Amino acid sequence: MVVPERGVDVALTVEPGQTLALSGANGAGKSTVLSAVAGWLRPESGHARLGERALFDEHTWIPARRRNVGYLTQDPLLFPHLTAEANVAFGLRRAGVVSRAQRREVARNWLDRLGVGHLAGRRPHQLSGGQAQRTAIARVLASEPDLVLLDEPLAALDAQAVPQIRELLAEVLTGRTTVLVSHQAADLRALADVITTIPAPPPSA
Ligand SMILES: Nc1ncnc2c1ncn2[C@@H]1O[C@H](COP(=O)(O)OP(=O)(O)OP(=O)(O)O)[C@@H](O)[C@H]1O
Repeated sequence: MVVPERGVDVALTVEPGQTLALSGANGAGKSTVLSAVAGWLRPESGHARLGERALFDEHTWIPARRRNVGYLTQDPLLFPHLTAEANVAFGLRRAGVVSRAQRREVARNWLDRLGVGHLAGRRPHQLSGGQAQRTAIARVLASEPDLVLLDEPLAALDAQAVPQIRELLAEVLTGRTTVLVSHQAADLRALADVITTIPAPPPSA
């Protein structure tokens, strides 16, 4: 894909069930690639395919809400007026979970899996950074996306919280097709099957 205004011109493939890690200098375009795959930004040219489905190409633009791609941004925002459970349940209606009780149950199970089930009734301002990040990860995975995009999922966390959440991520990402952005060697070792470095654009770009 090519996003000339951001100096991005890359070609990447991730095999089903694997985690591809993107590394590279600040400003190289890692977040831009994730935004385009998620459907938040339209590249000037290029294409992306998820299995047999075109996400975008010269003729096609599938909107973000219909891609079934889970995207954890660098600074994921939980809805401040909703509880942790409601935050996780939020996207499940669109993901086809029709019954409210079932949405609650799925959300609860994911919060449990991420170790924050006991905080399901709290609102985001009542959660620590690590607890909020666990909730945000649960929200991304609960809708069983075909592709998971994670932009620096551990970068904003207290150093003490990192190893445990990294281990959890390694567990929940097993078998899921994932593109991960990280600068941390320990994250790449623990989470990546393949690592690709996006070259920095020339200084004039
Ligand atoms: N919202 C935006 N509007 C315009 N330009 C942007 C925007 N976000 C990023 N850019 C530019 O696009 C280029 C690629 O940025 P991007 O955030 O994709 O890089 P990155 O590799 O994710 O960097 P980092 O490691 O610092 O997060 C940079 O030159 C950046 O200044």
